[in-house]
Order: sequence, then C-alpha cells, then structure tokens
Amino acid sequence: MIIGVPKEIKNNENRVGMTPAGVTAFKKNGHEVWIQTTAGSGSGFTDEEYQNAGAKIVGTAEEAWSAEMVIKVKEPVAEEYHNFREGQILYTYLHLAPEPELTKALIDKKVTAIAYETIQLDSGALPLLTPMSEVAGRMSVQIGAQFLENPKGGRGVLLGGVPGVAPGNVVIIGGGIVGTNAAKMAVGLGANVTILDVNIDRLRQLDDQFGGRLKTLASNPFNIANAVKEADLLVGAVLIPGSRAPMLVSEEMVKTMQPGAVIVDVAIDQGGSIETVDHITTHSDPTYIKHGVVHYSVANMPGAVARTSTMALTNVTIPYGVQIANKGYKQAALANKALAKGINVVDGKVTYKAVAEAHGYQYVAIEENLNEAVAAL
Ligand SMILES: NC(=O)C1=CN([C@@H]2O[C@H](COP(=O)(O)OP(=O)(O)OC[C@H]3O[C@@H](n4cnc5c(N)ncnc54)[C@H](O)[C@@H]3O)[C@@H](O)[C@H]2O)C=CC1
Ligand SMILES: CC(=O)C(=O)O
Repeated sequence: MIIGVPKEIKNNENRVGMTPAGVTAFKKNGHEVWIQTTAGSGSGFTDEEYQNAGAKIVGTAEEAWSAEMVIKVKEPVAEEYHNFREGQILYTYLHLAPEPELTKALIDKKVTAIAYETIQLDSGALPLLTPMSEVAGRMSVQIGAQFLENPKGGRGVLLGGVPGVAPGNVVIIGGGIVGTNAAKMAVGLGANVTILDVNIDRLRQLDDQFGGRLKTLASNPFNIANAVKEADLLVGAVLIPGSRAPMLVSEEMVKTMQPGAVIVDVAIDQGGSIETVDHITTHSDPTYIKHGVVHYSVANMPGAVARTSTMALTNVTIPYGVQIANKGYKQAALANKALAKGINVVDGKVTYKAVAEAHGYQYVAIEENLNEAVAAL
C-alpha cells in the first residue's frame, strides 16, 4: 500500500504523522511512504532523514493526499477537504462530535475515516489518545502558571506559594489521563489541588496514588460550583469517548471566579465543558478574557512541544497503521476489535454511535460494513 503523510497546516501544528522510524516499519512490511517535503521540520526531522529511511519526498500536499492511506495528526481543516476521495483511508485524530462540516465532508466523499481518539481497548483505555493527553495534561499547569502572571493578564499568583504565603488553588475537572497528569505537575509545584470526577473508583485510585497530597471530590453541580469559586487555575479534563464533552461549568460559576484567574479547557477538542469557552483559540492567539477570567482553549496543545509529542504519538499510531496497511482496514478491524472502534465513517455511513447521535445521522454498526470481509474468510 502507498501511505501519504501531508504537512500539517493547522495553526502552529508542528507535529507530523510519521517519524523516520515509522517509515522503516512500513517499508519493512512492504509498503511505500510518501512524505510531503518539510512535513517533519517542526518536529526536527529532515527530508534527508526520511529519505534515508526509505521514504519518497513529494513536493505538494495533493501528492501526499493521493495515497491509498493518509496518515496525519490533526483533523483536516476546511482547506484540506478537497483532497478527500472515495475509498481513501484517513487515519488521524478526527474529533467529529463537535465538527458537523468535517463529518459531512467525510460522508459525502465516502472516505474511510479512522479516528485515533476512539480506538479503544476492552478495558476502556484509549491507547492512541493517552500519550497526547499526558502531554496536554502536563502542559495545562505550565500554561496556567504562565497566564497567572500579571504581565500575561493573570492575578499574580505563584502556584507553589512561598513560606508564609498560601499556594494557589488548582481545580481539575476529570481525573483521567489529562487530569492525572495535570495533578502530577500541580502537586509537584506545591499547589493546593482538587480533582473532581463522576467515577468514584477513579477518585479512590487518585487518592491512593497521590497519598493525600490532593483533595478528591465527586463531580456534581454543587461541588463544581464551590470548587470553581476558589480556583486560581481551573483545568477542564473530562471525556465521554467520542461524544461532545458535557457542559459542567456554567457562566454563572465562572462569574464567581477572581479576576485574573485562569481557565485551561483541555477538553475543547470535544467541544469543551465550560460555558464561557465558546470558541477554539490558537497557539498564536491562545487566550481571551471573559468576566475578568483568562480563558485558554487551544485544541492542539501538544503541537507546541512537537518533538516530544510526535515521538509519543507515533509510538502508538504506527503499529495500528501497519496492521491497516498489511491487511486492509476490514481484515485489520476484524482481527483487532480495538481498531474497529476507531472507524467513524465508512462508505458514506457513520459507524460511531456518539458521532451519529451528535449530528442526527443514522448509526450503522461497523459489523455491517465488515460483512463482506467476514464472507471472504
Ligand atoms: N486540547 C488538546 O490539545 C488536547 C485535548 N485532549 C482532550 O482532553 C480530554 C480528556 O482526555 P483524557 O484525560 O485522555 O480522557 P480520560 O477518558 O482519560 O478521562 C476523562 C475523565 O473524565 C471523567 N468524566 C466524565 N464525565 C465527567 C463529569 N461529568 N464530571 C467529572 N468527570 C467526568 C471520566 O470519568 C474520566 O475519568 C479529551 O477531550 C481529549 O481529547 C487530549 C489531548 C490534547
Ligand atoms: C488529542 C488531540 O486532538 C491532539 O493531540 O491534538
């Protein structure tokens, strides 16, 4: 199979869908890899390194998109939709629940769209989301700390405090991968950390893991309102896989925050969970102020630490990508249930329930699309 890797064009998206090590893995399995020139430069990989690994360097995005399978990082932006073709496999983050136009474009062009973020193991783990959630969770506190500084519009709170002055309050809603990694950083800085989740077993694990160095609270409107009021830094870190994020923090709650407090809504890629986070921001213009509170809602946070993020991402995407290339997506999905859950759109049908529900499309179970492959076995 020919695999194409276009250069990412989202604002300040410096990651790339394949490293030279990834090229080696595909070549070893008998595939061709076409990399758009300079696609790896933001992550520190040169065209020469890709060539040495056996890739062909192509001059334009269109050439990379003409491959049988396109491997990317971010969901395509509108300027990329014209590259969609019937039967083409698109393997990337998609976050379709808050993206009606992209969903429609994939349906109309009958693309086989495989979303990194919905590939799911029986345990419920999301192996292709986890590393970027680790990155974004860790970044959320370093970014929050930065925007709490006065020159950045913040209220001038040092999260760790100093002897004689209390530390800042960090409130994290959602105790999964993002939340845990945010907590690690915030606890490490010496902040006063509260984490809320609806899953009490998860809170139990966090309580054990952090040995009493953070406070856990059941997530409900009462506890959220009280915690938000006290937050110097509020981190949104919830997820219901594949679905639009639940709205948990109302505008009224945000109004109770101190002027110069900071919100980092990491869950913005699934639509966000804070009412005043009403749009996606970019790395080049990352914040806006509403009710005196600094809001940060960048949907591709790991793109700013691209060297680390590209390696962490491709460590987990390439093995699944090789399975798709070796077997074709149908056989690969039949052989690997986790991978089957990644298929969101195929042959003009929506095969991921939460995405169908979000946009009012009929849901078609993926098994129906795999019938042909089953029959061939
Ligand atoms: N903005 C960015 O650049 C990035 C965003 N993300 C996003 O961050 C979000 C979180 O991802 P993960 O931590 O990996 O997910 P996860 O599945 O590991 O954790 C989500 C947590 O939210 C909890 N939750 C669900 N409903 C809740 C509620 N009503 N109240 C409190 N907690 C609730 C779940 O119980 C779970 O523990 C996702 O939307 C993900 O796509 C991830 C990486 C980068
Ligand atoms: C998870 C995601 O969308 C990102 O890393 O950009």
